[in-house]
Amino acid sequence: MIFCQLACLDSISILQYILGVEINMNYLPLFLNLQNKQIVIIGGGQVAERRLIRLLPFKENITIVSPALDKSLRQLIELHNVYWLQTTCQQEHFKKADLIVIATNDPITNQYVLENAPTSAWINAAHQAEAGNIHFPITIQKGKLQIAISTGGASPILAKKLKKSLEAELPDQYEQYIDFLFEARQLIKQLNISVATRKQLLHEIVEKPIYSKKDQQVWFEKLKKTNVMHD
Ligand SMILES: C[C@@]1(CC(=O)O)C2=NC(=C\c3[nH]c(c(CCC(=O)O)c3CC(=O)O)Cc3[nH]c(c(CC(=O)O)c3CCC(=O)O)/C=C3\N/C(=C\2)[C@@H](CCC(=O)O)[C@]3(C)CC(=O)O)/[C@H]1CCC(=O)O
Ligand SMILES: NC(=O)c1ccc[n+]([C@@H]2O[C@H](COP(=O)([O-])OP(=O)(O)OC[C@H]3O[C@@H](n4cnc5c(N)ncnc54)[C@H](O)[C@@H]3O)[C@@H](O)[C@H]2O)c1
Repeated sequence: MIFCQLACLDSISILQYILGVEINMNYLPLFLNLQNKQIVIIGGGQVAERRLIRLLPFKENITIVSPALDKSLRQLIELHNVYWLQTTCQQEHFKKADLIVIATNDPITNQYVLENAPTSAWINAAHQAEAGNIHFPITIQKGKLQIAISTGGASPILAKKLKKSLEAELPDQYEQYIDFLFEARQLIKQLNISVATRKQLLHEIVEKPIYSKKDQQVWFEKLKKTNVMHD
């Protein structure tokens, strides 16, 4: 009987039917500054730890709620002074949260948080991605360069594989080179030059990358000499 009903539906509708949640496949990739946002991570296992590592730049605003913590997570929170509430999760713990990570192994708690979270909160549901409204992509970071990859929950393993192959393609000096691009762009913006020349210079340093620090220095000196700077 169920098969008969499912046969008339497309794959998303079948998934919605099986999971009992509405699936919205529209996700917008963004880079967020979570300063001054309240972050609550519920659970103290491996997934909670993976999320904490990603959220560490905002560690002052993080609360972890869990009756127990894995050893490595405990070490991490001690090292970074992250606030831990050693208890099972209640609504009062997340009622003012802006970002909630649900990472417990207890289906009842997971469902309870989903049903009682503030409607304005961003929710990452580790047990069932579609039940939340944000996914954590896998990321590659080389200094100021960040690349985020998501398969929309189709295969975190593929995302990991793609990360490895992309990383292998990036030259070792990339982090330093990106810093050079940043400084060069700041300098070029201050120069008394035409818009066309500015554009040409900005393109040139990308099309003909200068990786060695020494050559970058030479490039800076040359540029400074040939132009009059604004004060
Ligand atoms: C990239 C990475 C970042 C991170 O987690 O930090 C990540 N998963 C990683 C690994 C991983 N995850 C899982 C396995 C076991 C194998 C497997 O089952 O496939 C492995 C492999 C491993 O551990 O190596 C199981 C799993 N994952 C999700 C569910 C629930 C569901 O599908 O609904 C379940 C089933 C849970 C269960 O049934 O128990 C969901 C999500 N996992 C996501 C990200 C988001 C989508 C990203 C995308 O589409 O690319 C999303 C949607 C959630 C989110 O937004 O948080 C991280 C990279 C590894 C690393 O960096 O080491
Ligand atoms: N998204 C992903 O990448 C991914 C990967 C693997 C597993 N998962 C899912 O994420 C969830 C967590 O996985 P894990 O490997 O970290 O599990 P885990 O078993 O290692 O940890 C679960 C944690 O939840 C805590 N907990 C249990 N009941 C709680 C409650 N009422 N309040 C607060 N904390 C409570 C436990 O103390 C424990 O620390 C599971 O549902 C699993 O299916 C997701």
